[in-house]
Amino acid sequence: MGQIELKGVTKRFGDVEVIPPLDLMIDEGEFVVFVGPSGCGKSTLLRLIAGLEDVSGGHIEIDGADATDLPPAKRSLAMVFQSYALYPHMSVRKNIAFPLKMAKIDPAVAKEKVENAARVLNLGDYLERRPGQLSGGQRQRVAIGRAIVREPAAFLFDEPLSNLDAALRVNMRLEISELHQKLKTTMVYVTHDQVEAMTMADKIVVLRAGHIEQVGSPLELYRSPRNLFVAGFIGSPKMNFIEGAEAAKHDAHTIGIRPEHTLVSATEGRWKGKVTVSEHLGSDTFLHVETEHGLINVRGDGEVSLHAGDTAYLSPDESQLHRFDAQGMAI
Ligand SMILES: Nc1ncnc2c1ncn2[C@@H]1O[C@H](COP(=O)(O)OP(=O)(O)OP(=O)(O)O)[C@@H](O)[C@H]1O
Repeated sequence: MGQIELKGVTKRFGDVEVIPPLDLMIDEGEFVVFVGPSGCGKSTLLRLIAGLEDVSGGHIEIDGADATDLPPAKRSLAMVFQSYALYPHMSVRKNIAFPLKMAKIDPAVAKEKVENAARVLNLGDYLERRPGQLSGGQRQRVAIGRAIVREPAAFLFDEPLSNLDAALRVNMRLEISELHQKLKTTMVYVTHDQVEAMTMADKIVVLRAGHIEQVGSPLELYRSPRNLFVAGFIGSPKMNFIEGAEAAKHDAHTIGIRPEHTLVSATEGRWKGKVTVSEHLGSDTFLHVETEHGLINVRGDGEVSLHAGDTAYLSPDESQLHRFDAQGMAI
């Protein structure tokens, strides 16, 4: 249950093609994250899978059956939005039970399903409260609970954490990952936050302008980005890129080196530069260093004692260099 396949799916809004023909396989039980910059078509793709938008061409198969023309309610998928869309006048219990009531499920069975979902989501103590008496994270869990009771073939999440503050986002991220481990149901998750993508996904789909730039596990994308776009998008802080003579030495148009793969020293190293910004976080130190090859971001350990204005020497770890041709493709 929960295998979703897109075959040559396209989407046009009027004359504008926002999704050119796209093929994608989402395997049963996988946690797949769509990631990419604003406007790249992540939400549109999710809405096409949900049936909230009609495809302009191609087919969508769910568990091997053509679902292209099925209405959303017939796709056995449950969508969780960033706005929780809870009923304010209903208790948590009634909110979670709502889809079961609509489906005219036997009340005793419904009660058990609601209580099971509440247990999985640690909402047991809040069942009689109303949404207004809950925190943002708890409301988000109620919205997920309402999806769980339907026992869908897959969950579809559209930026579910973007309304939460930073600390809560980290918590909910862990909770959704845990939920996936407990339920083992397919999850398709849209975010523009590559940290969410890296930490939650079995498989990341990097999108740009409706195209798939690369599909792979988080570490595949981190270690072997196919092109400059993916290299610059995955990883935080971003990979540094250097063009010109320094890149030509490596038989490349552009070389890339991640901040964590650059050794920093106050006394010696390959590239000399001046620290323009230093951030000492205790565990890590982030430096911006202006060099003859442009601004290079470096991530060192907590012992790095350089500050803005200091001279720094940088030495890239040669084994971690990425090389790209003039078209931006990895060599
Ligand atoms: N109903 C619509 N009519 C016309 N154009 C639309 C419609 N919905 C989306 N678009 C366009 O389709 C493109 C993809 O939008 P989409 O919302 O899927 O992007 P996204 O990657 O989810 O972006 P964000 O991260 O900003 O939410 C955008 O250029 C957007 O303007």
